[in-house]
Amino acid sequence: MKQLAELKNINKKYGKKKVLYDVSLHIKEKQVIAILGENGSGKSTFLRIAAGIERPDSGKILYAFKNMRTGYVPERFPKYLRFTPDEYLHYIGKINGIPEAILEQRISLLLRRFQLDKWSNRRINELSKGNIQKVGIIQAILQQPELLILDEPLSGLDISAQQELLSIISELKEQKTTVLLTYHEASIFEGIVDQTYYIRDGRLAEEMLTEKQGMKLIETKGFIDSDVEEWKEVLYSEKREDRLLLYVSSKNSNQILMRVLKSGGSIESVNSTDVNN
Ligand SMILES: Nc1ncnc2c1ncn2[C@@H]1O[C@H](COP(=O)(O)OP(=O)(O)OP(=O)(O)O)[C@@H](O)[C@H]1O
Repeated sequence: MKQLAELKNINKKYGKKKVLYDVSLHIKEKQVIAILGENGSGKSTFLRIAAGIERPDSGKILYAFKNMRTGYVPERFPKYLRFTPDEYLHYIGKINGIPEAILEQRISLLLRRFQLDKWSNRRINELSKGNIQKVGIIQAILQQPELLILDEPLSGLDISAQQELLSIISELKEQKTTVLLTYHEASIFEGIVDQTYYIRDGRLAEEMLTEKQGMKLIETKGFIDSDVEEWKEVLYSEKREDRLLLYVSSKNSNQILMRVLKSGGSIESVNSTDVNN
């Protein structure tokens, strides 16, 4: 697997407060990497540095090639923008040199996927928090980045937008994009994350990666595929009221999530589990 970027011995402090101590991370292509940690642990700082938006006090960021396309969604996307989503996305696309015809196509597809098309001619500063967040996500994926950095992207998104984002991330990953993201509560991302790192006391715990060995419990709803018993990746399934619970090996959970979404089902939750308990 090729390396896409490397953060080497990053240190960062604000005033006297040291936030990151000598943090290093190898970022390989086609990976989904979660950076987790408590409030104030330095996740957003780390992501801003990885995105090249903030400079570390010392340390280096090495990218595998020049002019790497990097998409970044901040924790809070600016809400004071007086543009409409349509104007703003065209503007961002032009800055990034996307040809007009392709840009037009991508913007209308993404607006539709996030059910934002009906808001596309309202000013961003008049939109709801979740719809503003969607504009933030679309501007970051518009240029089909090689590195996509998402700081708590689920915040404010309804379940259908969360699922759309999940399926877009899976598609981007197939096209070689690496995704670096952070989230708080157990999230629907758990099924597609390849590696999990924790920031504690300013240090990145490199050892704590989630190798895809365990089991995942995927809770689905509105799922109409009756052949689920025959899916070889599903180890066990159980009906509970309007839900269908699928137990799958973690390494197959990404495929299953996609298959459920493509079959018109929705994903209510994804959790790690240990069937031996
Ligand atoms: N621009 C800044 N100026 C001063 N202090 C800052 C700045 N940005 C972050 N900090 C401080 O650095 C520490 C880490 O903040 P950061 O936002 O990176 O944490 P986080 O893990 O993303 O938190 P949360 O989960 O609450 O979003 C905090 O103590 C914060 O107050």
